[in-house]
Amino acid sequence: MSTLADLRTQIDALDAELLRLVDARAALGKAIGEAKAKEEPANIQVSLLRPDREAMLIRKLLAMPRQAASDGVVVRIWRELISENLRIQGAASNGGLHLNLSAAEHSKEVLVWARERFGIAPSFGYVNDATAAIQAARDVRHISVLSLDPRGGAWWARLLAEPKVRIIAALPELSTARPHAVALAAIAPEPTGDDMTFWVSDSAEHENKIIEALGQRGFAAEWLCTAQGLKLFGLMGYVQEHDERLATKTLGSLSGIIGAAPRI
Ligand SMILES: C=C(O[C@@H]1C=C(C(=O)O)C=C[C@H]1O)C(=O)O
Repeated sequence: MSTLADLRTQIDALDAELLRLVDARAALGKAIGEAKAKEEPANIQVSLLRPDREAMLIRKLLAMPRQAASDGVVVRIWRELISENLRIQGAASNGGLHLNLSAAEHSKEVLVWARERFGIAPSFGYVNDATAAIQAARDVRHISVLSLDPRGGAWWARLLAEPKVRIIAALPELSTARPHAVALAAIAPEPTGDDMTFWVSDSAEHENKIIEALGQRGFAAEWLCTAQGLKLFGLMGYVQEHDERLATKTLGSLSGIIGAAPRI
């Protein structure tokens, strides 16, 4: 068996190797930033974030064999590495990412969830309310993170009239329970093979009745929030914004998709 001193020598050697790899990854992030600036020069208004790619790369890592590292540490470390690459890319082009949280927040955990998902690199600040958070998210450098606590009202229904701002992440990320908060950004979500689509309805029917009606149209739905006479559901999988199966008055006269989040 190795002595304590031997084991510590092995850790020191691994740390040096890890640093070399972390640095190599950051250098690639920088090169990708430069390639983005070159290949998408006309699209300066495009977010650097690719939530779909991030989810797929993390999923791939989680599927790899490990001796002792937990899923949690894999996700936290890679979220920080991605956050650092986005910081490097942002510094080179349109400025770093900024997180907006609502000062009217009912849930104190939102900042923790936002940091777990987007890392320590982005700056953050509080805006007055959800309306200001949605407005801020129109800027491609901004991400807004808002609670789904019903005491915060049906702010999410406003996204029906704000097609550029979409839910792009469900938080906390590593929970199997239903999402308690979401992140908004000026990004059109892409399918990743395992997603939750967010759908709003003003139907006065009971939540279970709506889930049943959605089921008849081929959707597996989960109720997420009811506030101010409006309801928010999660539809399993990636659903297109103009899916014909949802275009029926029986599912509410005002309804629609407001984003999609990959699950990891
Ligand atoms: C590196 C890229 O930019 C961002 C950073 C990523 C990373 O560090 O792995 C992945 C996706 C993007 O959010 C990319 O677009 O590939």
